[in-house]
Amino acid sequence: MDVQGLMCIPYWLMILVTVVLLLLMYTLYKQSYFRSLGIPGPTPIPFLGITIDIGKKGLHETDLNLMKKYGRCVGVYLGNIPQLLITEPEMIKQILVKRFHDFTDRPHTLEDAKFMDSALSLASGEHWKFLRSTLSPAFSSGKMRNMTPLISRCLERLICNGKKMSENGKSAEMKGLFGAFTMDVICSTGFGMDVDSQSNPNDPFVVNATKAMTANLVGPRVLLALMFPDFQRFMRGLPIMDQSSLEFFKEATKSVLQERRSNPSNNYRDLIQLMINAHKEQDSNTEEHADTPNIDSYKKRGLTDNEVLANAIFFLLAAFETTSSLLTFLSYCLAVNQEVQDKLRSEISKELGKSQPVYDNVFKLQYLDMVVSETLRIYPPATRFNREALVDTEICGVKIPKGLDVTIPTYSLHMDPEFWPDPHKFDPERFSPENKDRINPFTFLPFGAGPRNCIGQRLALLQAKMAIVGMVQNFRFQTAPDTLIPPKLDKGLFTKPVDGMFLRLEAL
Ligand code: HEM
Repeated sequence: MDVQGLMCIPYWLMILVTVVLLLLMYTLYKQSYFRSLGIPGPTPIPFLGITIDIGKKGLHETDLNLMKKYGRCVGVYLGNIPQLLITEPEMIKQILVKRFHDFTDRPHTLEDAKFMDSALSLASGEHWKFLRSTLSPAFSSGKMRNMTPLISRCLERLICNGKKMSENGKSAEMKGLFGAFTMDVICSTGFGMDVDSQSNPNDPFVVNATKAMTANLVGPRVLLALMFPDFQRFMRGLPIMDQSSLEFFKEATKSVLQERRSNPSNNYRDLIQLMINAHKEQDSNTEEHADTPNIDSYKKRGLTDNEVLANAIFFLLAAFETTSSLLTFLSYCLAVNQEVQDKLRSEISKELGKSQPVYDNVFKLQYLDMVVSETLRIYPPATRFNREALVDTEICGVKIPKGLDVTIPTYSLHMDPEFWPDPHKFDPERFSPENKDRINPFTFLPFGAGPRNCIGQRLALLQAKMAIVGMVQNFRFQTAPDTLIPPKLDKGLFTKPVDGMFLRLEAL
């Protein structure tokens, strides 16, 4: 092209410049969101927002720095997606509990395979209400009590494994040890499967769960979705979760379903049986129910095959990473705080002696509860969780437009020195009966809060408490030359140690 006869600009260059300008306008428009609302936050990098910081420092440190610099209500961009980070307890209470009807759903920041939309955590509106009310009875205290013998069997193997590891005097890797235990518990309490991943570190359940939880989260597919959130629906064909592991779990769940249907007389007490019982044959393959807008039509039906599958898989993945991390950090905190470990051992031997931990006794151990709570405060397994504003609204004077992703950065909340003096210090006394009443419940949220909190909380605590009691009865956790103090945390959404956690187990 001849511009005023002065120079010749090739068409391809003109097109390139136009595309770059349009893209720049797109990102500048997207990233002007909080400026117009008057909400403080860091100047975003075009297209990337705070993702470079997260890549360099990790989510924990990035969130903490943001809170320190901008306060308890910060506007950030994950790529081009605006997120409001809130660590103000009164605002959190309004969002999670008081004004729940305006914040019922989770934002679909990353749209994955359509099949997973039926998982409780990702479902929206009436569909979520239907799933939550159908699945909640499976997690009642009565059902958990019934699951105790299944957990006890896995605990026996954990102790056996620990004994083998203690024999050579070398350090043992705790994430692997507790990861395998957690997987055995999920397989038996969830699917009635007797998987012995503790004896087989390459067990396909553990390998695939690890793969599914770490897959592609820093890959180009995720980056593209964060940069162009308006075009996500066109990217659904490109999955985020590792497809081979998803297929593995689908097939495993399907074969359990088939077996249960062909052998209906067996009296199973696991989660999948409870889901099957909530399943009505006539609806089993009608996926369009998922879009039915009316709660009354949900009342008339049970769970579809798709819903049973998606939720079984999600429970397995949600439970694996979180519960094994809690146990890993519990063992670490006990190893570096021997006086706490001694006090816990005294409580256990006074209340239980050498008898097996079960549902009715572990929940009575007061000091154990304090130790578990303090571990969850310093190392919350889920670094963040979020909600979506369903209407234009205002909370504590902050304007929140419809569609905004409202994120609670749990780690930053738990590290706020105003609520938790000397926040890095491991001090279970913060949760003693005298001190507990002084804690604002919206400053301690390892399992979230309100009607959409963690449905598996009771199962996670039962399993973690039984495991730690069994381990403390049989071993002393000790640091070793290769124990990293403090541990280096993974940069992602789950709080876990990078490259494992090495401790010495001394058999008692
Ligand atoms: C220490 C272990 C665990 C921790 C720290 C944890 C943490 C969380 C958190 C923070 C949330 C979000 C809550 C909210 O938005 O208010 C959540 C949701 C959820 N968790 Fe857990 N979790 C754990 C174990 C489990 C287990 C064992 C299961 C299932 C067997 C499970 C299943 C779920 C599900 C299905 C949701 C979504 C609930 C909904 O949207 O209605 N979690 N969890």
